Amino acid sequence: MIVADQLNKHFKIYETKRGFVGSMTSLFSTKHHLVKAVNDISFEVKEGEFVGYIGPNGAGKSTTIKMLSGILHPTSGKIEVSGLSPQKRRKEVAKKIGIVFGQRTQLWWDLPLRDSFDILKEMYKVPDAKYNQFLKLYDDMLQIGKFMNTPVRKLSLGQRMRGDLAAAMIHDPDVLFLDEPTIGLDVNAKTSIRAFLKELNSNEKKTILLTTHDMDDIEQLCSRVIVINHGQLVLDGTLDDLKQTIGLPSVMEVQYRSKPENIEPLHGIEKMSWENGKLILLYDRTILSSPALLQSVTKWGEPIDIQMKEPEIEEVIRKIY
Ligand SMILES: Nc1ncnc2c1ncn2[C@@H]1O[C@H](COP(=O)(O)OP(=O)(O)OP(=O)(O)O)[C@@H](O)[C@H]1O
Repeated sequence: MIVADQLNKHFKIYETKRGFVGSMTSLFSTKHHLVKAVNDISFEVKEGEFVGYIGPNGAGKSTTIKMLSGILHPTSGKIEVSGLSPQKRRKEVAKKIGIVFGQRTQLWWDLPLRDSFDILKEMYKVPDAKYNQFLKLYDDMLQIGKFMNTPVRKLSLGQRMRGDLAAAMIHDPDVLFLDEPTIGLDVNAKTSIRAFLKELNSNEKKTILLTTHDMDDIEQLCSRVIVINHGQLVLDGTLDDLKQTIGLPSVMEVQYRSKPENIEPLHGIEKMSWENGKLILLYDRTILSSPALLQSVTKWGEPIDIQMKEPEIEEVIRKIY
């Protein structure tokens, strides 16, 4: 559905000097350095996948999305969306994709939301019957009916984002590119947007590529994650793959009836500590399996509570960056 093959985007940054004279001479300067915003990235996203495209600030996420959607031309490499090149067949590709940039609205700021939808309907030549069906469906899914007649500039961020998401769906695209659709939203707004995206993916079978800094978005929505850093692909796999690759230890917390006297050190245990009367064990599952550790833990004393935890996704991501 989406193919990026050895994709590169390099920006030439011309050096500017300070002051008026400096900026005038800079106009004729050829001194520049190259920013490799996207550096030899390849991946494929299959129909119906929900992929998280993550990385730290400046990693190259937005640049990739802009190239995939035909807004930017790659320096080199090949892109296909639904079998078409967004660069060569931009208009056809535009009909197949929906885009949302969380940082900036694509709606007409001073017009009521309804008018933005009407303009998009005409742009995409959506038939009346289909459009009315769309309005009904998206009012059910996103409750946009309540503020359809409000100018976009007067909408709350959560309402505006719901409007933007609905607008991206007017022409019923197969693929959605979402760049930070939950940025700045409160918990309730995030929850309703996540529920909407989940429904789009599972019921409407939309293929979704999502960039976000919110790891809850990733955990709740994405079956696969692609991690990029400094323009390069660092990892492509499931969240579990990500956790394993990073090699953060698993955690076992044990509460004993009384503190054991003899705790034998085991190969694979990275750290042992006591917190609030609980024994906290950090261990490497590739060396010491959870059942083997459980066996030892019950030999050391009489546990009254045992909890096992996987590393928090935030920690995993922090470690990658
Ligand atoms: N038009 C441009 N001209 C020059 N450099 C650019 C341009 N657009 C992006 N860059 C640079 O390319 C790199 C990648 O930027 P990009 O916006 O793709 O990162 P990002 O991963 O989306 O970051 P963030 O999470 O902060 O949105 C950055 O170093 C940025 O400064």
